[in-house]
Amino acid sequence: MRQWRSLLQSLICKWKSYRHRFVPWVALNLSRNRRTMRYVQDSHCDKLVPDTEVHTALVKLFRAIFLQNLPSQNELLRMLPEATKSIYRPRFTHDHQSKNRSESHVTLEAGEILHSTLGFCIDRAPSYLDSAGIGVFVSKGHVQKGAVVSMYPGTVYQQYEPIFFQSIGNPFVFRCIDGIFIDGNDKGISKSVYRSCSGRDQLGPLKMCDASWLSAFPQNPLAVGQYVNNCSNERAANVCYQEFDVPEYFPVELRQYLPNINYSHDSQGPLRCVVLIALRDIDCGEELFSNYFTIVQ
Ligand SMILES: C[S@@+](CC[C@H](N)C(=O)[O-])C[C@H]1O[C@@H](n2cnc3c(N)ncnc32)[C@H](O)[C@@H]1O
Repeated sequence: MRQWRSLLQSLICKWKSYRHRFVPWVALNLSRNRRTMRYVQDSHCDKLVPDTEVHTALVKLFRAIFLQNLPSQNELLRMLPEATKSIYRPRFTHDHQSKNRSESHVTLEAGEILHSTLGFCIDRAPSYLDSAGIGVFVSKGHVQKGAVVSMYPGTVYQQYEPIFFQSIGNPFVFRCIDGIFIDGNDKGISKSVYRSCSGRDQLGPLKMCDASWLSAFPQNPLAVGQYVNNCSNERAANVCYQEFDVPEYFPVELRQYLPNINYSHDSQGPLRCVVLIALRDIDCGEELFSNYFTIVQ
């Protein structure tokens, strides 16, 4: 009896140490993929790049998207403090003058903005792996080691919040190191939940998240990380997941590009996002592969 109890305890302990779990994928493939597991000593040692670098990269990209959308941001701009307005004013004035002179306004695609700010584009396409469905590829430019390559979009559930029905047969439920879940499924009940939470938290023109990742054309081009496939013995991981808690000082006008929203309106603490970081330089044409199995020792 005692033996059974200790066996059960060690199994529970092992299961809890898996950091990222895509249920039921992990359960079915654990034994086949032992060589591709990622081991980390401690949950605090798991950040490849500091949060400040993630913050800088996101703000750089989101500001470029915001500037591109300036003509539709008038109402929001009016609500912002003078100091924030002044960041965008030169461009705003220029756009207005151009409009008055009836110059054509060249709108860049989200992918082009990503290329011009971070130096690469990513896109979804059929995976190189047989029967792995869709994957994510570098479609233009070059990714440098340590760069933020993608974001994992979806509804954020605290450990104690109900995700049972949303998770049935759902391969997009991502588990963070502290037990927070992110449901990145862009279909069915998961899609409805995200849309409803996103509408709930909007304050007039001030959107707290982006819901366009639910469509084929996300306005934040990084928000396709839920389609990154697991590495295999033949194809090593070239990206890894990293949690990023959005700080209070994150520019309020740029929150509209964050692809995550809390399930519960009164969740305490910062919003959890997950970014994918390049483990090495990645060239155009390469598919991104992450590691679904991380063991915290
Ligand atoms: C988070 S989704 C990734 C997106 C998925 N490829 C799609 O098209 O929807 C996880 C699912 O992708 C598939 N997958 C991921 N990595 C794979 C691999 N190395 N080999 C086969 N299938 C894989 C499995 O079906 C898994 O449940």
